[in-house]
Amino acid sequence: MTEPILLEVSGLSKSFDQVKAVSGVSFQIGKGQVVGLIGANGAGKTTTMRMLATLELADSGSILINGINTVDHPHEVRPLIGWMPDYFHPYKNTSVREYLDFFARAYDIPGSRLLSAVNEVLDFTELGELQTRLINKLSKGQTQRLCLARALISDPELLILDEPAAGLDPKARMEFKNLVHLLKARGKTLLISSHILSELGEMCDSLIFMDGGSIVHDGDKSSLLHRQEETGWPFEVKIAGENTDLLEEWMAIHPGWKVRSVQENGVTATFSSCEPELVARELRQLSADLPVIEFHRSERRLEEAFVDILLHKDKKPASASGQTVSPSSSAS
Ligand SMILES: Nc1ncnc2c1ncn2[C@@H]1O[C@H](COP(=O)(O)OP(=O)(O)OP(=O)(O)O)[C@@H](O)[C@H]1O
Repeated sequence: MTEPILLEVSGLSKSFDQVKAVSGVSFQIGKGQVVGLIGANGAGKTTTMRMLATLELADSGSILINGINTVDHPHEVRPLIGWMPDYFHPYKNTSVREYLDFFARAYDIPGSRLLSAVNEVLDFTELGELQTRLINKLSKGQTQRLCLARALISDPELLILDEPAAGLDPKARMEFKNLVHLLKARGKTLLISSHILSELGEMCDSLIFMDGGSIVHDGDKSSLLHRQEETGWPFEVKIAGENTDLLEEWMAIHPGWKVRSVQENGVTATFSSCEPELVARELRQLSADLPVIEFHRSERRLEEAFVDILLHKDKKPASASGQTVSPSSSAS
């Protein structure tokens, strides 16, 4: 990581009675980075984020923001953090402006800056025209923008956004992505959670995958794709005619091939090696034996990468390129 570190999490754990919600989680985020936190329901994302936001105490481990320990100095770190929860309580009889004004005062923003602080976030989130509307009358997308405006009111360095795009329609998602790009351009650091991988893939510099309270992968998109290559490259192969039996039979007797799915006149298969020479040799052999009309490496989706990681995590400790953290090593 070339950027100075803004957030440093070491060996974070948290249990609720018998439930180990977060177990030995360690990661770092550099200043100005946008990082996605991905995991299925119950993976431990919200609990991790709530600890980062000083709303929950960890059983063990430490969190440093700008080098400041969040447990020892919560009052110093809180102004550095903007927190957007996944659940929002829409107060009754409160307008958009009143709501933001309330939070600005809660953050102790001085009277001389109060008006401009509220106006700036209204402007940034394009809620200016709705400033007199009651917040329980806002649409889902508008509510999410209000929640983001609230997180931005103290002009924090680190934004922790829990499922910010959940329930948004495609247009609102696009608007939200644009806001993330704008915040990054302003030098903000963002940690954004989601259980929808494709949503985060496009806007994040790196991705942290959680499963069962632990980190199973931490790295950029290319390290994720590199990791997939350990299990071979996926290909789509098509032959003339509609009979795919020949193709399946051919792959069954040629070592290294595994058919994943069968389509009309073709299959999607993986070949166990990524060595270009070996792949070229297989292609020559396949073309010599069958009427191949199409053969190309298919782009794997991030969702598939995630599933692959989960399938392989118990077989082999994650350790690619020093960026992948195994559950046990992350506890150190
Ligand atoms: N206050 C709590 N009391 C008891 N158990 C809790 C509490 N908060 C979280 N848990 C449990 O801890 C585990 C992790 O929950 P968490 O909300 O952190 O996951 P998540 O990844 O954010 O899930 P989701 O995507 O569904 O929001 C779950 O098993 C959950 O039931």
